[in-house]
Amino acid sequence: MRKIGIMGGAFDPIHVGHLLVAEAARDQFGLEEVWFMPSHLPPHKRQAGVSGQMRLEMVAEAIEGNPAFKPLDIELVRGGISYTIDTMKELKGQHPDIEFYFIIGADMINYLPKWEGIEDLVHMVKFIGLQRPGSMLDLDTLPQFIEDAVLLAEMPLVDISSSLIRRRMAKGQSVRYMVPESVYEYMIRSGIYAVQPG
Ligand SMILES: Nc1ncnc2c1ncn2[C@@H]1O[C@H](COP(=O)(O)OP(=O)(O)OP(=O)(O)O)[C@@H](O)[C@H]1O
Ligand SMILES: O=C(O)c1ccc[n+]([C@@H]2O[C@H](COP(=O)([O-])O)[C@@H](O)[C@H]2O)c1
Repeated sequence: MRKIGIMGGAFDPIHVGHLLVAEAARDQFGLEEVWFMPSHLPPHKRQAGVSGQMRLEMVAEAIEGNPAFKPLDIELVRGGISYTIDTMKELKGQHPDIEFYFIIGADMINYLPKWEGIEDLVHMVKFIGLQRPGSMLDLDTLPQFIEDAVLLAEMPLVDISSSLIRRRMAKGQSVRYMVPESVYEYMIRSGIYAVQPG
């Protein structure tokens, strides 16, 4: 069986935290590839302010040149609310030879009990969880059937989020090196997240 990681998120915009999370999971669990999958409408969050097409383009810019990282537009193509269970059913139908690992930060691990169809989802994927500043992981608080489906990976804590990038961009503060250079250039060129005049 091939082992593939899925890194799902709004990516509004993608930042170095996402890339470090994906690389830590790839390295520590011997994943052949990680597929970066922007959500269409996130189940538990505000809708992204930027179109799916632009979020996907920034993802493609960020992972360009790394043959182990690929963009995946399956949720943007499907539309609607991006429930992971629907996506995994589709992906497993398309790739019966692949074992999928869904990669998530601690904030999302703590939310797993509220995920759509979690009782079935735990039989379709393993989760790889990483610590994240501000939401420390406490696996003991999770129901046993979820805890059994979570593997832990380690990486240096990185206190960077997409909301931090958007806030800083809107105030004209530097976000250089918080995102890959190509994403930085994309944001400046397209004017997204910038202060809107008037
Ligand atoms: N700095 C980080 N450390 C660990 N995990 C992270 C980090 N940033 C994002 N993640 C994880 O990446 C996934 C996708 O995150 P998402 O695209 O929603 O970015 P975000 O930075 O959390 O966005 P926002 O600030 O808009 O809520 C989630 O599983 C999230 O937990
Ligand atoms: O399926 C669900 O119920 C569900 C609930 C919360 C989050 N997710 C997925 O988890 C990934 C990270 O979510 P977010 O909100 O941090 O962007 C993204 O791919 C979401 O679609 C999925």
